[in-house]
Amino acid sequence: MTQLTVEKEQLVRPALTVSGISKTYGTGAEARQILGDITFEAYDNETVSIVGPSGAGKTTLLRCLAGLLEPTSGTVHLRDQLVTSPPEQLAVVFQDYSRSLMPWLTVQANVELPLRGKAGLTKTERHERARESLESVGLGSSGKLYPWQLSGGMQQRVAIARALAYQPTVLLMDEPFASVDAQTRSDLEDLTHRIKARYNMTILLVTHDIEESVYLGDRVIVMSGTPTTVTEIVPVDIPYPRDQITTKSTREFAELRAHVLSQIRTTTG
Ligand SMILES: Nc1ncnc2c1ncn2[C@@H]1O[C@H](COP(=O)(O)OP(=O)(O)OP(=O)(O)O)[C@@H](O)[C@H]1O
Repeated sequence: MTQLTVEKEQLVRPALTVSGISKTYGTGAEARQILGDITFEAYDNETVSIVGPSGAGKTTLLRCLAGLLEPTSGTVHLRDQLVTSPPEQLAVVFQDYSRSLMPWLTVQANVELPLRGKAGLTKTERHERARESLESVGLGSSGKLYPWQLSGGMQQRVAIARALAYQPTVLLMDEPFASVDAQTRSDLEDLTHRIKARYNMTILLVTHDIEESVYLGDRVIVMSGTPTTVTEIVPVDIPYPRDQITTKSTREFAELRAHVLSQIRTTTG
């Protein structure tokens, strides 16, 4: 192998490498294996959607990836780093924005809060990062408000801004738009496209919504079975920029959506 090939391989090292993850809850007679043998990679500037039936273990998988839960076997690497606790270069956005924001802190202070744990950032830099990420989610003028003064969709934008301020290599999103109305959901999906383009990061998105998985994904991982394994990894070769009306009206989009749905149905009987 030439030196050049070695260097190229090092350059394209995945942002996230998941190797043979399994997870069993409980022990002895109470033991229940939820995740089978999950292996995949997620690359730079890629959105990977994860879909599967309810209870398949999508949140369990995300918690293992985030270093919040220890897998029973297998490993997760963020670049070269073995994940054993929440890594610095990873941020998570959960579904329940109302519980993730501190009601007694302003929007700006909520976004700045996790940055206090980040070494080497001055107070001014923290402030500037928070301001910039609020700006990028369209809340540049809402920094002085409190979360309870905002709509649900705006609160979820604050939660997204807080994750962005961290400038993560990998952003994990667990059903992030499940608690907002349909119009807000579309707006937040388009925001996700924009922030991915702007911050050049890897996004892993767990969703129940098959249409959303295709619209946002560069690849869709379909999980199912008991214990759950990866049934198929579906490439989404739909060009950018994607648009709620035009993209979703294409035959390509309809075919991909139908394919993902059929994969979930086939494997759940
Ligand atoms: N801490 C735990 N201890 C024991 N069992 C658990 C624990 N957390 C989750 N489970 C079980 O693991 C299974 C998978 O749960 P998980 O929340 O990961 O699935 P999911 O695919 O995210 O579900 P949903 O789509 O409904 O949100 C469920 O049967 C759940 O009851």
